[in-house]
Amino acid sequence: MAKVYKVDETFDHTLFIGASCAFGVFDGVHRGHRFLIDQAKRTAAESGGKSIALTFDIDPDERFHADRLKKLMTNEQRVKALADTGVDCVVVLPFTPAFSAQSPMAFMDATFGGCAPYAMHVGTDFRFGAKAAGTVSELHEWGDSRGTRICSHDLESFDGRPITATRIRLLLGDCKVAAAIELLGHPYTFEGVVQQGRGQGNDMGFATANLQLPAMMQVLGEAVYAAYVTVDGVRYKSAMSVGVAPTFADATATCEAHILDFDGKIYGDTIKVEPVEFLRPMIKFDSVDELIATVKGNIEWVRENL
Ligand SMILES: Cc1cc2nc3c(=O)[nH]c(=O)nc-3n(C[C@H](O)[C@H](O)[C@H](O)COP(=O)(O)O)c2cc1C
Ligand SMILES: Nc1ncnc2c1ncn2[C@@H]1O[C@H](COP(=O)(O)OP(=O)(O)OP(=O)(O)O)[C@@H](O)[C@H]1O
Repeated sequence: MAKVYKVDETFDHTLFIGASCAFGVFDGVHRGHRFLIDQAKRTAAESGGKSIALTFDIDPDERFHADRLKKLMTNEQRVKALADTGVDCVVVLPFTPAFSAQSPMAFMDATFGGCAPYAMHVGTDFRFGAKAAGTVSELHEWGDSRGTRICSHDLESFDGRPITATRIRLLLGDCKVAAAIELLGHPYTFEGVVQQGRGQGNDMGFATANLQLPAMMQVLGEAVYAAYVTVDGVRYKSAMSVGVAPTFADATATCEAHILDFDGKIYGDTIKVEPVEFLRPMIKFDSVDELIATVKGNIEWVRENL
């Protein structure tokens, strides 16, 4: 695993000298991001320098549009996923208002603290500096003046369209979880703390772990899914609903997972959810019996097919 550096007053910018960096937010660490990181690894191997994934501590959109931002990963998950890509280092810049308000050229100088890297890899849509005004052509000007080789890459595509975090979020919002996983190139997962539910699931014959996800992490569209749930390092099959149960006026959980062949007490525990397949839309049932029969059918499908 890569070494992770947070850029604070103790950070030594000479780490960048001779290095090849891939620069961006990298929410999802999807196939396009991995391609860019592989390019940084390639030029690092050629030059004998380090490969670095250079990113921010928070998603910049979290500062500017927090109310409407949806995220594929928490910031912690994102940094960890970057560290697992095989780069030598992950460098995490603090995205403060003062830092982000700098002109594009000053922003780049501040990023590298006078220690411009050997190479920098970005996608052709890369923007930087105040109001995201800096473009790739300005980045080339900056690189020419500081001795950094700027490599701007066409975006990796799938089905004729670029793979972007935005595209993957839209697929998930549309319940197209299998298509989203294909573009991510790895499982889609989120974590939540198990809350006390209304306590009715048990009586209905299917206990559920209830999660209350923060709005930013509610990316997946309302529906019923086949999923895996990991509790204490053990991965179980699960049938889960996303969205507040419309059949019950007093329901509040935003995600409920029935974990197959599990009966532990896990209130307060953090569990990892990995949706894999869309099963059906959420239904406002006219009767509880209908709900029970349908959910039990979903659970059996998961048992047989996952
Ligand atoms: C696989 C699965 C599918 C579900 N589908 C629906 C649904 O279509 N409509 C609905 O109102 N609730 C649905 N639910 C939520 C249940 O109504 C809820 O789990 C049950 O009422 C127990 O709630 P409690 O844990 O708060 O007691 C589903 C739950 C699971 C696990
Ligand atoms: N499909 C891709 N192929 C190659 N590089 C990419 C691809 N998508 C993004 N990049 C580059 O990866 C870096 C990180 O990009 P960024 O975090 O903005 O990703 P994104 O997937 O485009 O996200 P969003 O959809 O939220 O804008 C940037 O340099 C960007 O240009």
